[in-house]
Amino acid sequence: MSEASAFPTRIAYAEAIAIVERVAAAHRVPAQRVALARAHGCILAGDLAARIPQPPFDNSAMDGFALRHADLQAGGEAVLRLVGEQFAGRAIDLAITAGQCARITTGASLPAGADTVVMKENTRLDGDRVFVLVAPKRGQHVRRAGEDTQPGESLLRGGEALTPARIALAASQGRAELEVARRPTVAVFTTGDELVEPGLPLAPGQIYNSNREQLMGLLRADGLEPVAWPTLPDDPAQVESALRHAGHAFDLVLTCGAVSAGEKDHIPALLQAHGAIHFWKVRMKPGMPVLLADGGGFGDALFLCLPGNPVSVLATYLALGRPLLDAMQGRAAARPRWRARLASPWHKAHERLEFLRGRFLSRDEGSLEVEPDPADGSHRMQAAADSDALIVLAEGAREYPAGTVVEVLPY
Ligand SMILES: Nc1nc2c(c(=O)[nH]1)N[C@H]1C(S)=C(S)[C@@H](COP(=O)(O)OP(=O)(O)OC[C@H]3O[C@@H](n4cnc5c(N)ncnc54)[C@H](O)[C@@H]3O)O[C@H]1N2
Ligand code: MOO
Repeated sequence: MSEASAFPTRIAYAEAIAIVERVAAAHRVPAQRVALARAHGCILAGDLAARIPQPPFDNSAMDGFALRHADLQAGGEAVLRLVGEQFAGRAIDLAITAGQCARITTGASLPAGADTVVMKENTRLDGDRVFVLVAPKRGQHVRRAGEDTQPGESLLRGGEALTPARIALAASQGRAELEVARRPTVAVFTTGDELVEPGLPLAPGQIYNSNREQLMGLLRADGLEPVAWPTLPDDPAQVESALRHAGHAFDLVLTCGAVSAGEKDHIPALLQAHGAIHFWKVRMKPGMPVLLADGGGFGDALFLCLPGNPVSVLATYLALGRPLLDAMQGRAAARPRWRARLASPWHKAHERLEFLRGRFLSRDEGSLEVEPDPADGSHRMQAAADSDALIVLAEGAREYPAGTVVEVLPY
């Protein structure tokens, strides 16, 4: 395929991200109502406000006795009469008056008249007399109605990812379902005549398919349920047929391999002929030959075609695939940008943006460092496996002294 193409090529990473966001906006998945149990990790479609106060009623934070603080002598022991019990569950019509107290458990509604709770360990019980040994402060161990949230207050914002804590917050409001972006459906293809599945014998010239499990794992870790297709041979007719099939059935088709300049790299030509390429080749290392296209004649799916080298797959998925899937789901709040200091100096042999592999070192004094792995080839899977982050080394700069603050993409 000629280099004088009708699509952007050899673009900067920032430009690729801008295109990814624009293209994803045209491929937003619809919203749907799902049960809370299915909402974990999903992107909330709209804002959510509180319907009830939280806590819904004044209640105890401790197992002990509900009392009137005015009955306690400053510093001294107090003796109160036990007049009833209020357990968590059904609020009974319990009230206490001067000199009285009621047994209470954590989460139980505070009896009328009581304003303070003394924990059980700070009391001694003798018949119906409760000796308060350590006086609580006024209002201590009482959780006031509405102190966490009031009806009408904002709970969650559309575009936020639903973490377990956010799902729990929605549950605490009695929400059984949430409106979330439907999870994009993703087809995963590996390509290449040299590939053999793990478990089968290896003939000369063959290698095991490691990208499929890597990609499936990355996607699953992001909450998707990808479908893996059998590996495609380097045969244009078979590649075309499979891509057309998947392009009509999925939201996103992720391929790896066959996207560079080789005689068997059929994917760019197929997508140029049948689809619409948004970009091919980004000035990044590894992963330069990555391609993004609309399916066109291959269906409504987006096609993100990653280079075949295993470390390129890791880098292009984290740097472009994940932002694409985030944007397709309308994720508004950007993922946090993490930074660390280089534990060792690094010399970059080229000008391109590099996603180098590195291992985190959490220092006692509170700083986070990252140790670059010198095995920087895009086939060096051992380095990727030994590492836990991609170190983002910007385009241009080449010398990075130890201690330089760099952005990192943990994986
Ligand atoms: N003349 C040029 N050659 C290459 C260029 C270039 O610009 N001009 N780019 C190089 C870069 S950078 C990369 S990255 C690779 C990308 O090549 P492809 O995307 O076409 O991928 P393949 O050639 O199919 O495979 C590359 C490499 O990865 C191995 N591979 C492929 N699939 C798997 C898999 N599922 N599991 C494990 N390993 C896999 C494959 O055997 C090759 O070794 O192109 C450079 N060449
Ligand atoms: O851009 Mo390639 O992924 O370095 O080998």
